[in-house]
Amino acid sequence: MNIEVRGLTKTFGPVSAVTDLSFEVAPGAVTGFLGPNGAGKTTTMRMMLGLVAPSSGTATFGGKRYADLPKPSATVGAVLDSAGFHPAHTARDHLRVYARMGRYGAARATRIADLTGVSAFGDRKTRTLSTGMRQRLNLATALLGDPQVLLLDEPSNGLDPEGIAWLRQFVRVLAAEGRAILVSSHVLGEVEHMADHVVVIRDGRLVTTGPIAGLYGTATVLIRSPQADLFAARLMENRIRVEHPQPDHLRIYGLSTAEVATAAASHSVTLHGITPEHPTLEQAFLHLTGGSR
Ligand SMILES: Nc1ncnc2c1ncn2[C@@H]1O[C@H](COP(=O)(O)OP(=O)(O)OP(=O)(O)O)[C@@H](O)[C@H]1O
Repeated sequence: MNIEVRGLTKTFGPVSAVTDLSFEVAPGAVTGFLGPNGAGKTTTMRMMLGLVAPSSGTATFGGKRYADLPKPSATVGAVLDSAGFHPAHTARDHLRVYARMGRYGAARATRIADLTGVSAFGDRKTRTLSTGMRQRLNLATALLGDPQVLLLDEPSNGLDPEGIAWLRQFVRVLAAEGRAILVSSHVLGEVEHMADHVVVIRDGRLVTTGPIAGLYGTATVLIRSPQADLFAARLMENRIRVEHPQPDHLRIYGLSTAEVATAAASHSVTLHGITPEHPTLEQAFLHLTGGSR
């Protein structure tokens, strides 16, 4: 089931939380929803779920708004900031209550508890659960109806490294089964090994969207040479872009290391060093989002 967000906008008094935001989330893949704190991720997800009324724009699931879906919780599962738990209930009670409300049956609750690791703390009262356990219980609750769409707001929050590795693998499997999954984070590293696509926002506006590999900046080659000026002149004659970061260094765009070495030889330029440069995904992300975290 395809998710379509079209022109979503939300203002809270003088605050523009989200402005004319459009993107799509495809089924069978994980889409990372990235942006620094306050960028508008939570507000967008709340609008998608009809929890906040948009100032304008729409969000649809297979062409229908959340409120118009025949059985919303069986179509869209969501984990937003910690939902309320009844403090006297155990984790297992909580799942059973929600299973009963959705008419999914007790067997389904047990199966989901096993799948999500909730069984390991099923007998503990919800008030005694750690943040990571609450995250798992929220995820389990969202999965009761076997939804085709999952919206997860910062699901790694409070998970230990083992929990994060588990979540990554679990979410990938859920996507591989054909679900459309949107996972928000303000830290790229959290979704880097989970997401196939990304939607990056800043100040409530779209910065970029596409395959995660497309976030990587252009690879360049850095050379050191006593004839850097001469080499730069020759390369520029051939319309190759160069930068002079230091007097005897050149950064060359659009050529592989082998092509740079061949060009140097053909112009009789002596090289003292040649280094391929690949910007990291994190650098590209920080650049896109204005360096804030
Ligand atoms: N109910 C509200 N009333 C007023 N302003 C709000 C409200 N909800 C959100 N905002 C503002 O809207 C902007 C976007 O907030 P939002 O929580 O959507 O960002 P976010 O990307 O989810 O951030 P974080 O990563 O910190 O959760 C912020 O400036 C926030 O202060």
